[in-house]
Order: sequence, then structure tokens, then C-alpha cells
Amino acid sequence: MVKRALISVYDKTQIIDFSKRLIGLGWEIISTGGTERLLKESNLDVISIDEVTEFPEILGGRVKTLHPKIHGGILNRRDNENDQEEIAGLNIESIDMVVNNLYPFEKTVLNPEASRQEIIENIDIGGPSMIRAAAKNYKDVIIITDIADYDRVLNSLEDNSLDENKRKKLAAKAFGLTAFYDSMISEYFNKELQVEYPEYLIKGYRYEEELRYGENPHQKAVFYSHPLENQYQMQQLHGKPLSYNNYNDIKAAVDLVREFDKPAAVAVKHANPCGAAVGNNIFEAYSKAYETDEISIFGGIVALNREVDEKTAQKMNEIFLEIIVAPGFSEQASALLTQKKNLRLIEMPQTAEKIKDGNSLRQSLDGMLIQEKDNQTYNENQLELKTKRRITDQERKDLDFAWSVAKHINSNGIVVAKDGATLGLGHGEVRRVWALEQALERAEKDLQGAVIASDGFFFEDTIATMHEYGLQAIIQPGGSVQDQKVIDSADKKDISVLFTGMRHFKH
Ligand SMILES: NC(=O)c1ncn([C@@H]2O[C@H](COP(=O)(O)O)[C@@H](O)[C@H]2O)c1NC=O
Repeated sequence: MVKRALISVYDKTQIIDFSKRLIGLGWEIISTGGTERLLKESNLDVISIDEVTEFPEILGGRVKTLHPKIHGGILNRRDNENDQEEIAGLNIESIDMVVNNLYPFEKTVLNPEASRQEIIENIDIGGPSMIRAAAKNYKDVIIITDIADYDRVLNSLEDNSLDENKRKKLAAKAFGLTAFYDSMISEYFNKELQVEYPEYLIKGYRYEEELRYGENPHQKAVFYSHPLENQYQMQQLHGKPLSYNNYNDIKAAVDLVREFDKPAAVAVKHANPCGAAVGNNIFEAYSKAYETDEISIFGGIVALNREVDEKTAQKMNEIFLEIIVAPGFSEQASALLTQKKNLRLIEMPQTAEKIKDGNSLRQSLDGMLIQEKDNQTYNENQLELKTKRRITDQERKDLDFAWSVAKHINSNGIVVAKDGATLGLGHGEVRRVWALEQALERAEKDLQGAVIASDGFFFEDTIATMHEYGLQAIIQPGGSVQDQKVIDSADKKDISVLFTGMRHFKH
């Protein structure tokens, strides 16, 4: 029996060559409208889909291959007598290969000019149905959904090596594609309907690259990208490929730098900031962030919310940095920084923009935890000075700055800040007062006029330690049963305590 392939492709790249080789191997080709025309123009012998279905394409192409003659031809079990009798009686001929790629839903959805109608028309129905049918019957039918597989499959046909396992691999890829395709459609509908937490959470990711390793060299790792997300549009301008830890560190640095309107710089180590500052220009911001901790920044990841200029680049070049992320690099800055082989430069316009609303996802136990992004700082109406001592204007600015930084450090977190720069940071301590002690010990500088931010409420021990170091202003959410005790002891020690009414734990 002559083998028959049904070819119906939106993206017609390489389809002529593929079809020629397939015909050369003795196969017959059935094809749909546009694909058929193209192949016929190249003088290839093609059977029109209408000849098989004895039914015209209808509804402007919405129904072309959705027909029992097609699906029966694909789905019949070659080793099942009943199936064979049935299709013979109905004059259905087997289809042994399906070559298909789908209407470009992804591209259409991402096109801001596309109308809703165009988006809907780009939901392929017949394609996924054929793909799934062929993939289900992989024992007898070859399913090709990727242009990159054309040569591989032809080679295997030529040397007779397209065994069941290889066909199963093609089928697994095909089911992955249709699920991925439907995930985008479902996300699009839910977004339009503003359904935040749908009954089934379907998110499709596309394989991007293998990473050298995971958090540690003995762990394998890869990166998958989401087709419809564009919150972090990275373009790597220079340096080695990114590692697994690089991805996480970049996110940590960028999320923090996006808090600020003024020129800002953030240095990150192990996904926690080791220095952050705002300044009148990006050089000043970077210099101040650097001075927080001139040791830890070494080998760190730096994010900036303004273009990197030559002067800043010169200063950055004085030490070893792993990555610099910024909305841009001046020509001179780029020329200087690209001299360093081991430095990676990432351009990301979003470093200069606020984080958009939405959810963050984290895989946990056997599922996925979803929460709204921590996109708020505090509610102005709930901001309350609970103590008697007045806060100076500079302290108020620094409290705001420190509070924004505290949001981005692992809890329990404490930030010591002065003049728009961190002096010391205490992260991820199991006791808050330890985080405070760490931050103060690290500050190592003149603490006169410095302020403290605490991502969660604290007890009297924090006030006692502040007093010991001569610190006089702290910002915190409040909300503890011991709040009054804290306020009383702060008043006794002439310390100002500003309540935000909003907590910022980060785990
Ligand atoms: N409706 C159908 O029966 C149908 N069958 C195949 N398609 C799609 O039509 C495209 C190919 O069309 P053409 O050969 O006319 O250029 C492919 O992307 C294929 O997935 C269909 N189109 C959409 O659902």
C-alpha cells in the first residue's frame, strides 16, 4: 500500500523540499488550500483535501480537515480487524503521516494592532485536532509539528529507523505543542475576563536553553520562557551565558531598583541586596551603593535604573562585577565595560519602570503557590507616627528609602540607612534583633542621623539595641500585641517609631 501524508501547514518554510523528498520516497501527499497551491506551483503531485473528503472547505477555512474521512484515516488501528473492516466499508483510506503547524495565535496576540476578531480567527481548530489524532495513533502514524524535525524524519525514513520510540517522541512533542497552544488561548480569555484564579491553571513555557548547572554544579538546569510575559525584556549585550543563580539574582536586583523614581543602584549577592542607594545621578547612586559594603559587592550583580555613563562605568570597572543590568549603556560606557571578558551586560528597559500588577508564582510541595505581587509600599492614610519625638525631613526621606529596601530582603530583615543609601543590612535572620545586630555591625560607619526599617513588627529588644547605638528613628508595620510596650519604651528613649500598617515579609 502506498503511504499517504497529510500536509497542512501555516508556516510553509521548507515544505516544498520536504514534500519533494517524501514523494521521492514513494509517498502520496494530501494537502489543504494554501499548502496545496504552493506545492502544485512547484509542480508536485498533490491530492486536494476536497477530493478526499468530497466536501469543500467551508466557513472561510474554519472547517477543512474536520471530517471522518480524515480523522478515520488517521485514527484507525492498523492491527484491529474491526477498524479495518469499518474503514474499508466506508471507503476511508489510511493516512500515515500528518505534517502540521498551527495558525500563529501567539504572534497575533502579541501584536498590539491585532483586532479581537483576528485573534479569534487565529485559534486553529482543525490543526490541533489532526495533531492529537495522529499523536494518539503514533504506533501507526508519524506526526510532525516542527520544521526542525523535517530532515530528521526523512533521514530516518530513508534508513528505515523511524521506530516506535521515535514516533512516540514526536507524539509527546505534539501533545506538548497543542497543550502549550491551548494554554495561551486560555490565558488570553482569562485575561480578557479578568479571571484571576481560573479553575485550571494552564501556563505554557517554551524551552529556551540549557544552563551550565543549577544552584550548584551537581544540579542540572534549564530555562523555559513564557510566551506572553514581557515584564523583564532582557537583551544580553556582552559576556558568557547566564547561570541559574544569575537569573534569580538579576530578578532580585531589578525588582528592588524598580522601586525608585530617582537615579538608583542596587548590588545583590545570593539574591539579597548588599547595597542600595539613590542619588542625584547614576554615578552618585552607584558610588553610594558600592560604599555600603565594598567587600560583598565583589562578584555581585548590579542593577541601575538609568543609562550607565562613562564615569559610572569607569568606577564599576575598578572591581569585579558579574552582571550589570540597566535600561541602557552609553557608547563610551559600553566600550569600557566590554573590555571585561567575565562581565555580563544586560539591557532591560524595565529597570526604569515600576513593577506592574499581577501575580507571582512559586512551585511548592506538589503544587503552585500564587499570590499578588507585593507591589505596594504603604498606605499613606495608615502611616502614623506613634511616638513623641518629631521626625526630621531627612529622616523621613531615609525612612521611606529604607522601607523600600526592606521589602526586598529576606525576612526577618532590617535596613540601616542614611542620606539615601544603605549603611548596613541584616537579612534572613530567625530573630529580628539578630538582623538588627547584623545590620548595625555591618554598618561600621557614623550612625549619627541614620534610620532603621524593619519589614515586620518588633519588640522592646529592638528599641534597646537602637538606643545603645544612638539611633532615633525606625519604620515598621506595627500590629503586635506588644506595640504599646514598644511605643512606651521608644518614648522613654526619645526614639521615633513610624507605623506603616503594611508588612513586607519576603521568603
Ligand atoms: N479548520 C480546519 O479543518 C483546519 N484544518 C487545518 N487547518 C489549519 O490550516 C493551516 C493550513 O492551511 P492552508 O494549507 O490553507 O494554508 C494549518 O495551520 C492548519 O493547522 C485548519 N484550520 C483551522 O482550524
